[in-house]
Formats: sequence, structure tokens, C-alpha cells
Amino acid sequence: MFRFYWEKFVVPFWLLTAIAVACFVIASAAGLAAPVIIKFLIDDALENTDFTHLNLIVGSIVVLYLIRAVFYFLYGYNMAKAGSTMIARMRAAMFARLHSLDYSYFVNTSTGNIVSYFTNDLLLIQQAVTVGVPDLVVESLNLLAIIVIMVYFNWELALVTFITLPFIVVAISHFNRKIAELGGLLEHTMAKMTSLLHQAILSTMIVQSYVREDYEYGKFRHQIHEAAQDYFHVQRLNALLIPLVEFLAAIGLTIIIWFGGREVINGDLTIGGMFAFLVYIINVPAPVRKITQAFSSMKMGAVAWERIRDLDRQPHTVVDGRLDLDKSSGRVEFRDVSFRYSSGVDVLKNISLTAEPGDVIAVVGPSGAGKSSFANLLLRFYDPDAGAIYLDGVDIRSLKINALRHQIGFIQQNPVLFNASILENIRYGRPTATYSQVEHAARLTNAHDFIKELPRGYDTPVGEQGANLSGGQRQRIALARAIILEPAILLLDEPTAALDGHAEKQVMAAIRNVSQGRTTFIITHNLSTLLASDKVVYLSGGQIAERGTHAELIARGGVYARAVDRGELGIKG
Ligand SMILES: Nc1ncnc2c1ncn2[C@@H]1O[C@H](COP(=O)(O)OP(=O)(O)OP(=O)(O)O)[C@@H](O)[C@H]1O
Repeated sequence: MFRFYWEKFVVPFWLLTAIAVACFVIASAAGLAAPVIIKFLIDDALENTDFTHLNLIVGSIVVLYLIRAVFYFLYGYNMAKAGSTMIARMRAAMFARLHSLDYSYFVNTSTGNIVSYFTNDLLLIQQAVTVGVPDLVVESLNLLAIIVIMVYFNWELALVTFITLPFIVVAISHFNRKIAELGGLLEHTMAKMTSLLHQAILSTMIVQSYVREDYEYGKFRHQIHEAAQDYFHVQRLNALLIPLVEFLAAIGLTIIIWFGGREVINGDLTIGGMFAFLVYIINVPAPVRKITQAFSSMKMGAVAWERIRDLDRQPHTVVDGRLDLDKSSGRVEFRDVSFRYSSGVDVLKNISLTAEPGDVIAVVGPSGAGKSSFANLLLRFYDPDAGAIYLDGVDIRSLKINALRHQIGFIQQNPVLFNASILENIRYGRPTATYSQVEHAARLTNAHDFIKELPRGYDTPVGEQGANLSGGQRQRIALARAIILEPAILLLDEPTAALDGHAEKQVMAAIRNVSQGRTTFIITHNLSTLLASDKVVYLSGGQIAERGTHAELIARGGVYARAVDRGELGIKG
């Protein structure tokens, strides 16, 4: 646990933390000196009715507390600066790491978990470094100083007074351990709640259309109830802890009054000395409580860090290549490619296929045949288990992933648009594109006319997930976004499947425009596309069952023709 804080916090921010500790030592020394001055007040100034002495002592107390206030501020300032910089760096590194992870990680991990790394877990670490670590260091010093001063003043009284100290330590650590355990539960409940909330926001439309608001609310209410219970248990312990510690401290106080009183009566201790003792003992519970709280906060932070490190532990199955590729011709070859997801059977088996530059290849097949997996391999979201895919004769595993993906304009069934203007969405992959380049891309995809009609033209915000636009409009913007990169290859995964007849026609016209001169793989059920393709590849059970033009395949009367006949491929248009 300490290693984490040492490596991530103390070492990188050694100057800030050292200054902070120095400031604290000064502030603490000023605070601890006050009772000594009060002793002089009682024993000298009051005893001798010396007004000058009294004024001097009062003045010193004001100055001491001023010094304490200033240095406490400087201490808090430096700690906060180091803590917030550390968290900002961690957040940035985590975000960068997130985007470098294999696609399969996102398929297999719940979004709520990932969100919770960035929110709840980072918050726990933030609390640990900005409150826990400094408290542990400075309050330990504080406690040590109090003990040393008390022993120095009167070691016998100090020993008697400290009889209650072990009880205070045991009580506090017992309670804090329980609080930390419950805190862990609360953390878990909060992560589940974040996950539910995230899902609820994403699926509002489905929830409302299926009139399942009550059901969703019921699920959420259950989590709220659980979180409230956990929170209540934590607070109940906290509520019990403080009076208990205060009671134990009061016993310490009583001992001082009794034992110290006897010492004063016997003439072995001055009244001022006894008063100073009382002030110190009152100051003991706070550092003890803070030290044990700091321990549990640091423990929770270290556990959160372990959870976050899940991001670092993910293996890279898709390893980046070294070769750059400026402009591809668009010649793609699948050579004997087989692939399976981590668990399960081969979803693609011995796929061999060549696309010459400019070819339009339609990939068809029943649901589950492996069409999207075929696209995933070309984009290197996964790598084949056997065989290889070549671009311009180079194994794509040797290419830099970024260089490969720059050559491919990828369009999905439901395009993802960012909550920004149309302009920003179209030039997402090429932020330096000029307004006229954006407009040119939009004209090619038949999007310019409808964009011009919008109140703010290219500056119109598309809304969350592009909700301000129709499905066909979203798809044409996504096409413009792909085309502005001038990719050699277009990879279209059922681009019109979610559209009605009119929108489908508009998008298909746009696709015809932009596929000119580009190698195009289109997973489709659209008849006109099948008719216009150079080659139809019929996938079935992960294998290429047949290939040829649509007309050839129909004339052949094989599995493809029979599947079309039986309406199994859902071909329309
Ligand atoms: N991430 C995954 N992990 C495990 N299995 C998967 C994963 N994605 C897809 N599969 C399985 O791989 C097989 C092929 O899926 P794929 O999505 O490639 O089919 P498809 O032809 O595109 O289907 P559809 O037309 O329904 O979209 C299916 O059996 C599917 O269940």
C-alpha cells in the first residue's frame, strides 16, 4: 500500500510534498507552543500580577496562532496542488490507456465498471492522497510532539495520562476497520448504481416505448435503498465513534485532574503545568482519529488503484505493426483466414478472397454467418487465428494500425455521431479539413442540400447521438466523415438496414457516388447493390459457400440462389 503512494505521489511531487510537510511542522510547532505560553501566563503573569508580562503573553499567543494559520494554509495549498495534479495525470493516462485497449475489452466489460474507474475509484485515490497521506504524516508528527512535550514536562503524570491512550487507539482502529469494510460495500453499491444509471440513460427510448419505466425505477430504487442502507451503517458507526473517543479522553482528563491535582497540592507541579497538560490531552484524540482514518482511506485508495490497474493488465492481442502506408491502391487479399472469438468455435473458416482496386464486393449470408467478423478482421479489431490478410501485398499485421485504418472508410448500420456541429462531425478524422473540403464531402454523399436547409447550416449541432437528424441524414453525414479521409477502401456494414425505402435510396445513391475508384466491401441485403457488385460472396457457417456475380449465382441455382428463393437473406430493393 505504501509503495503505491510513495511511487505515485511522494516521489513525483517530492518538492510540493516536502514544502507542505515543512509548513505543517512550523504550523504544528506554533500550535503546540501555545499551551506552554499559557503555563507562563498562569504561573508567572497571573501569580505576580505583572501586566506587561500578561500583554506580552497575549501578544505572543496571537502571533503564534497567526503563524499557525498562515502555515496551515500553505501546507493545505501545496498538498491540494500535488494531489489534484496527480489525479489529473492519472486520469489522462487512464484515458489514453483506454483508447489503446483491444476492441474485445469493450465488448466484454460493462460500461458501468469502466465509468466507475474514472469516477468513484479515482475519487477514493484523490481523497487518500489529498487527505489520507498528509494526515498520516503530519498527525503522527503531531502526536509524537504532544507525547514528547508531556513526558518532558512531567513524565509520571504523562505515563498515568496515557493509560487511556491504548483504549482510544484500539477503539478507533476497530471502528475505522468496520467503517472501511462498509465503505467498500458502499463503493460496490455505488458502482452498480452508476452502471444502472448509465444503462437507463442509453436506453430511455426503449424503456419509454415498452412502458417499462416502473420496472426500471424498481431496479434503481432497490439500488438506492441498498446504497442508503450502506451509507446509514457507515454514518451510524461514525456517530458512535466520536462520543466514545470523547468519553475515553474525558477519563484521561479526569486522571490528570486527580493525579495532577495531587501533584499540585504536594507542590511537585505548578497550576500552569497542570493546565498545559489538560490542553495537550484534549488535543490527543483528534490526531489518533485522523491517523486511523488516514490508514483506512489509504487502504481504500490502494484497493481502488488495484481495480483501475485492470486497464494495465489487459493483454494486447492486437499488436501494432511498424510499417507506414501513405496511400494504398486498395488491393485486399484474405488468404486462408480462420478466426474464432476467445471462447467458442471458428466463426470464419479458411476464407480466401481477393479484391482488386476499385472492386465492389458484396458480402451476404444468413444471420450469424460471420459477416461482421469479416469486417472486424479487416479493421484489425481482432487478428485471424490462421491465415493472413494483405493490403497491397503486405500482411496488415505488419502495418501500423493507424496507417491501416486511415485507408478504410468504415460505416456501420447505426452510425455514431458526436454531440457537436455537423462540420465537426464530418471533419472528425481530419480536423484540419477546410470548410470547402467538408462541403465537397457532403456534396458527394448527397448531404449538402439538407444541411443547407438547416437553420445553422454546417454549424447545426446534431444532438446527443445525432438525435436531431433522421436516420438517413445521420448515415450520409457518417459517409461524408469517412470520405473526407479519401480512403482507398470502403467498408460498409449493412449501411441501409436501419432505413426505410426513401432514406435507403438516398443513402445508396450516396454510396454509389463515393465508391467510385475505391475498393468497396459492402455487407448488404439490398438487391440493387447486389446487382451492381463485381462479386457477391456468400458466407454461410463462417465459410465462403459460393462466389460470383448475382446473376451468375442465380443462374447456377446453388445454395445462394436457393437462399434467395426461400427469402432467407431478406434481400429487398
Ligand atoms: N464478441 C463476440 N464474442 C463471441 N462471439 C461472437 C462475438 N461477436 C460475434 N460472435 C459470434 O460470431 C458469430 C458470427 O457473428 P457475426 O456478427 O460476424 O455474424 P453476422 O453474419 O454479421 O450476423 P448478423 O447478420 O446477424 O449481424 C455468431 O455466432 C456470433 O454469435
